[in-house]
Amino acid sequence: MEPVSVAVSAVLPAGGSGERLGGATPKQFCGLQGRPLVSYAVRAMERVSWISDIIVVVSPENIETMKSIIEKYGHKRVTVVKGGVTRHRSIFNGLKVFAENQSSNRLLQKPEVVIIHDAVRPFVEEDILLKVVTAAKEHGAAGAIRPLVSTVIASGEDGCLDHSLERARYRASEMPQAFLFDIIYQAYQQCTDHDLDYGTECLHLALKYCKTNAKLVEGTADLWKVTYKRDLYAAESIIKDNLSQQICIITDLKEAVAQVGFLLHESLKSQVKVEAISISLSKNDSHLQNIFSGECYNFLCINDKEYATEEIQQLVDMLEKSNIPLLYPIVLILVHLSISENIFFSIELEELTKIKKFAREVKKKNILVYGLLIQCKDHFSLQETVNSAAALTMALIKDRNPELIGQLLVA
Ligand SMILES: Nc1ccn([C@@H]2O[C@H](COP(=O)(O)OP(=O)(O)OP(=O)(O)O)[C@@H](O)[C@H]2O)c(=O)n1
Ligand SMILES: O=C(CO)[C@H](O)[C@H](O)COP(=O)(O)O
Repeated sequence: MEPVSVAVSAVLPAGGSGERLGGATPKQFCGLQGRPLVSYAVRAMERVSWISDIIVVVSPENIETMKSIIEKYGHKRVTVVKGGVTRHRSIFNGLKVFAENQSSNRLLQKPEVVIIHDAVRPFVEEDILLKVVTAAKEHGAAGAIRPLVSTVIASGEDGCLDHSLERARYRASEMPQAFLFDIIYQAYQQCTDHDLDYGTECLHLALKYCKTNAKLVEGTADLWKVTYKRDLYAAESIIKDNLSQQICIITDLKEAVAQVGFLLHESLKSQVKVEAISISLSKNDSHLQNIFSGECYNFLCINDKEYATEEIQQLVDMLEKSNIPLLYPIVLILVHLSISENIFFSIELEELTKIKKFAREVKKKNILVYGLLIQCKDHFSLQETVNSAAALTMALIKDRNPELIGQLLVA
């Protein structure tokens, strides 16, 4: 990605009450896979190295909540600012930390370009941020747009259709938006109370008060704003889908284990990217470390021991050190191999109890452990059983159901 040659900071308004979504918790603090929505937007900004300061604007009663989220998820470069009664007033407060000395916040270095992005739009990528920043540098203001889903119509006083707009000519204004700082700050300074209380469009303020015609940049579909309850469900599904794109299969070098690992790899690879490694975990394999630093949130550990406590504990320790489970729950499937007719029934109960206890313990570290038994009478039925194991694996990593941890599924 092109380096950014200007100083850029971001303001994330997160001071609303989420009336349209309903419920006691404002939507920006609702948990998605255990983590508040606002933390996803903060993370999206934080991983962009060229964004200096990230200002999160929250209502006065949520300042402590926001600070504890920053602490818990290790967010960096974030300043929390007190919001106002409307979105525009919150954004204005956020901008002020770059321009005015305030008793509650220290004055921060004024950026040349400022990004404004709703804290309830969690899937913003570096690519679109770069596009709006580059366009803002050239045009003074820029914002992401999307095609309209429905036609916009106006009703008359009698409640009947007055006129309708030609859909193809209009666009939905989304976020992120970016501005030369001086332009948007001057615009806010000139705003009337009516603008601040009823306005919904920052690009419009730049046009109205600074004669700046924003450049409009086509955005991706997942820039939409979480507004209604169904949007929370959609966001959670997108997160789960992103998390289930890759799996790492860990086997030891024993022949039977490696064979099942290979067959599982073959069976899974049409649905998901598979990394397969044969290792002794105690060697702290560097390949595994690379996988941790990549974007893998699912691990399948195949073993033919009754319960490979030490190996699994090592893997958990390594995962914990990697910091991945801080931001997303990890799925760890312990596959137990039994290629004989009798063993299953003799180990079942003991195995179940151990896995359950272990799963409960590591859930505190945001690691979801499931057991999967591949039981096979003979080598002829192995392929069929492996296919069933692959299907169960996919269901577990897609669903990431915390209630099912510690259960031993039988392929
Ligand atoms: N006084 C306000 C109102 C809104 N926002 C923020 O502006 C963004 C977009 O606004 P919207 O979706 O309207 O959020 P809410 O106002 O919370 O929702 P609702 O209108 O349903 O109450 C959200 O991140 C919201 O927290 C803000 O910072 N300060
Ligand atoms: O999409 C936007 C364009 O600036 C804003 O996020 C939107 O207008 C906010 O409005 P509301 O707070 O009423 O949802």
